[in-house]
Amino acid sequence: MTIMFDRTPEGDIISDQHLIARVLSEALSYINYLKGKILVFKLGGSMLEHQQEVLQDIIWLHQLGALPVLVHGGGPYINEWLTKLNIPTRFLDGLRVTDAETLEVVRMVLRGQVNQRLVLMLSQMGGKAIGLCGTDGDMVQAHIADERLGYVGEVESVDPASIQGLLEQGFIPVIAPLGQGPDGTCLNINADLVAAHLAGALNAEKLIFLSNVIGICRADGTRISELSDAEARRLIDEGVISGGMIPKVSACLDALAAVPRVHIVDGREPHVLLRELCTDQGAGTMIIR
Ligand SMILES: Nc1ncnc2c1ncn2[C@@H]1O[C@H](COP(=O)(O)OP(=O)(O)O)[C@@H](O)[C@H]1O
Ligand SMILES: CC(=O)N[C@@H](CCC(=O)OP(=O)(O)O)C(=O)O
Repeated sequence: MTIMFDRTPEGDIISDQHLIARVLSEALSYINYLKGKILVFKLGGSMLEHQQEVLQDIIWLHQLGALPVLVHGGGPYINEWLTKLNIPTRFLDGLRVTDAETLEVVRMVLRGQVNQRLVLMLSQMGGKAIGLCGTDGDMVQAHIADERLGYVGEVESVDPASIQGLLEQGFIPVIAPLGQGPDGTCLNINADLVAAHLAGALNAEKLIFLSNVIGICRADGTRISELSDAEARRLIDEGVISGGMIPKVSACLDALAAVPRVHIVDGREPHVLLRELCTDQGAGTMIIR
């Protein structure tokens, strides 16, 4: 093996082997800490075309002893199908206005396509995954909170028993964001909100949102590395945080009551999860109280 040399800022000579040992020792302490910890990942529909590396990181984290739970979105895929079927698409503050016809498409795409595709990919990559949606095992109970949105659910409660059972059996649960209404109807719920409630119900160690942005950005496009509750509300009022980022930030703030660490990271970045969870340098935006 050829050994390369470099210098520290102080001018000391270091070799590749020293660097590898340094990286490994840093990573090993994080890996030790993550063993047995529940990590909830929300995979945004906007980053799903970059899912391969994210799923690889998730499988490695599972093999190293962490307990990953995946909640996925799929907004862009639902939009595509609605366009194909000539059904108009409309959002209010980042939430899809869902009539009966739209709900059928949402159910078909989220459960039938996106969820199944993720489970198959995880399985092909050597992971042991099970796909389910919020209506399975009476997991997510919801009600309609805003009549203008139609069949859109606001989460009332989450029963984490089925997910805990799957984790104990060594599975990676993959969850589509649908919930059960009071009269047994199916409701469309934004995946950010399902992820936040589930992370709380599971007492997760971390909740990480993977999206298609470098984090939450200021009006000038630069990344905010830490964002507090008050600052987030101000940025929403000023319109700097808009569209799909509104439910994400609201979900982060809700989750903070129960989950110690909530992050938004760029799912398009190679191995962003290993960097976020196993090195000293965090990526994206961390939400704080
Ligand atoms: N202040 C902001 N910082 C970053 N992204 C923002 C901001 N305000 C609005 N957005 C938009 O939010 C989008 C992410 O939300 P969304 O499209 O729902 O993603 P996902 O499918 O990952 O949930 C970004 O692609 C961006 O266009
Ligand atoms: C009520 C509501 O907005 N539901 C979302 C559910 C999917 C989702 O959340 O997808 P992303 O994570 O890709 O945004 C929708 O219909 O698009």
